[in-house]
Amino acid sequence: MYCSEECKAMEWTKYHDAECAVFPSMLKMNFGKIDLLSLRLAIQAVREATSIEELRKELKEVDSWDDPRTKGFCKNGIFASDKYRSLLGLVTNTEKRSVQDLFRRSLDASFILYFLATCTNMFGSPLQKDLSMLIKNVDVTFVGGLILRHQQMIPSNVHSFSEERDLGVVERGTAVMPFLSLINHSCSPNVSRHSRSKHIVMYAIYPIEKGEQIFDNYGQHYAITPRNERQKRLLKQYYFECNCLPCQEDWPLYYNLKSFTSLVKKKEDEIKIIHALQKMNKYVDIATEGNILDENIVDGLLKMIEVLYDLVPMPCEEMNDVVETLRRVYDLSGNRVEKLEL
Ligand SMILES: C[S@@+](CC[C@H](N)C(=O)[O-])C[C@H]1O[C@@H](n2cnc3c(N)ncnc32)[C@H](O)[C@@H]1O
Repeated sequence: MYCSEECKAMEWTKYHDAECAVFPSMLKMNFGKIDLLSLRLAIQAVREATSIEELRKELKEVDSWDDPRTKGFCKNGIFASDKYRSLLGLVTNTEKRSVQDLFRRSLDASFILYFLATCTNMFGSPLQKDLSMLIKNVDVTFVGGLILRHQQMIPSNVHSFSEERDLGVVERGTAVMPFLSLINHSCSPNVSRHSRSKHIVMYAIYPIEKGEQIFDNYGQHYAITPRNERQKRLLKQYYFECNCLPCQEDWPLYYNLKSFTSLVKKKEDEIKIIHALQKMNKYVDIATEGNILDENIVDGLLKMIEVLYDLVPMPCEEMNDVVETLRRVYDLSGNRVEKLEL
């Protein structure tokens, strides 16, 4: 479904003319979002490069790049989030995957490739449904390799788009945004991502010093999920053992977090914090009701974070409350669908 005729026409020439011929067979076989997106990216990649030959050269260049920090960057030194080349620099975790995982993805990629080669003009004209011929076609096997690469890159890198509906959150889709995919995870992140109509905004939620690493959160937050569970999930989807501070020190869940009143040693600091948090209850009420007309709310919450950050060791109950209220305000300032009054 498209939001407008203009959007439909644009997407048709970019990839949908080809994927539209393949999706019905894939959906019949219960292929999921990752597979559909893997195919779409392969079609876009070939079209962006103008030919399979050009794409082959680009892939070779990126894969033989010797500095992992700039893999996928353009030759002018820019990491262009809207260019397919940037995707080629993203991690696939291939070497950490099990044989079963790789076997299943290879099988899926082969089916997708078969439909693409035999039902579309991707390789000039629809090719014969003859596997012994298809396997000898180097262009076909090259595009199959790309689909397989996407199937491994997507689960470790893509982001979902969401929308506020009344007081809940509804997921609206998935997008590959290479720049955001460069950011590692922490169970206590220092930035927060929020969907807007055509992009995602990333806000700093704690003071970040020059040279300090930016950390996102991959859905496993220290205050919500116990350490063992977080580590298990991160290892399963992202193939790493999390070594962030909350994991090292096994920070407590939300209901066991200590208040600043028991964490701060000096009376004068306690007074400064009480003073800084004066409007907190008002801000929590505003964020809960979803009516964020108070234009000072963001600045007010950021100021509270600064004071707590300077005076209280983490983890701290009030810091968590302020950050979560700020995140809620940022969510509410984005895509929002209000319930229709009947
Ligand atoms: C979205 S990418 C992040 C950027 C990636 N590190 C890179 O170099 O392109 C996700 C992958 O980064 C690695 N990663 C992310 N956070 C990590 C962390 N805290 N410790 C170790 N590896 C991490 C894992 O391999 C994970 O699958």
